[in-house]
Amino acid sequence: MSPKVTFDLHATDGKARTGVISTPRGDIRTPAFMPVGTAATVKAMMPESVRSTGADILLGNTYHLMLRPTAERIDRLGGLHKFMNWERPILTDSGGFQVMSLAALRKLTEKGVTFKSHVDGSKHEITPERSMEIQKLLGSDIVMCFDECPALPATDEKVAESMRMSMRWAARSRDAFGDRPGHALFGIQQGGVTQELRAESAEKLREIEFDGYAVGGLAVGEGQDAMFGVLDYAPDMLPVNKPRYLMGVGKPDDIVGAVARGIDMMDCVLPSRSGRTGQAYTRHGVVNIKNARHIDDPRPLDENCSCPACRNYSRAYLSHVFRSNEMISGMLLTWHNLQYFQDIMAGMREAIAAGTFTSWQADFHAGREQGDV
Ligand SMILES: CNc1nc2cc(C(N)=O)ccc2[nH]1
Ligand SMILES: [Zn+2]
Repeated sequence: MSPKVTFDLHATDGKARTGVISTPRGDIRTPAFMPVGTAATVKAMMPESVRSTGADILLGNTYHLMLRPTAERIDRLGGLHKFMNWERPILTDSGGFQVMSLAALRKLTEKGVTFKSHVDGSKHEITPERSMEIQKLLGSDIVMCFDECPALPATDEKVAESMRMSMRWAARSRDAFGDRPGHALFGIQQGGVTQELRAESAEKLREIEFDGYAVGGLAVGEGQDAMFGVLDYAPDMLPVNKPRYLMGVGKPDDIVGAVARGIDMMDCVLPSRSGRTGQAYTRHGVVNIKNARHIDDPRPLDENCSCPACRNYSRAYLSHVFRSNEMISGMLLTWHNLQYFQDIMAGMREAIAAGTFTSWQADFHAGREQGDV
């Protein structure tokens, strides 16, 4: 643990990096995957179970928590860590992405966004200053700048206009965040899939200076080829000695490809959301447990997995409880998926440290060629 937030790079293999982000609440081994704890819970999981999968840090959603139970109530109750019984690091997003995708009657101006809550229709406003205030009330360790992630498709001028406003909001976020030892503020690079705009955004963020840098504006429907095309150059535009966080990514092969291109941190709802819909990610591909082929199958999901679902239950059982809409179905498949995602991260950290990341990637891709297993 460290009184400040620091980032130490331990090894690189090609563009891939492994290291540690040290914070007062604990260390984050990178490359790191952050389970998403939207409404102060990683759905269907106890915090200690999330920790048992190897997660060092969780993500909390500012948009959801500001609406319910409100940041002020969480602050009065001792902050988000105490509230949700997770004492390790938490990164909170700024609310910018979700207000644009979830809220009703949104009005976006230079000042910020006014909107009506999707929960009860109440009126709210998020600005860079209000986002910093909310994230401070929540007590999160890593705070994200308030930005706009333009929906695709978007013209180059719309992407440029949006990015430049996000850079002005980044400066306002920096000013409002102030000086908070032990807490970090991350800037977010925008610019769509246009290299010149990405470079302009990175330059502006470097001028303002942040504790870490996110690659935003991706995983919004552009597809893996276009995303990797951006990641072939965008991370290199960011300071080499600071964490690089790719927001909202992704499937296992997205994650591996992002780490191979220099990304250190990622978050995605996929392992938990797909667990609730009967999809299990394994070393050999995706298991759709609702498929009839699993009804009498006595084997575990993945014989190499250490999670409770794989140690104690058969596919036949998982098929039964999914079909019966039993709560244990979402619990077991979520636990398995989170464990598998963390096993991928641990495998990459070890391979990068050993200089064997290229062969690790070959094994990873070979193992998954079977598709639906
Ligand atoms: C799920 N995809 C995704 N893309 C994202 C982009 C941002 C962003 N701020 O550009 C934030 C969250 C995101 N989630
Ligand atoms: Zn498992």
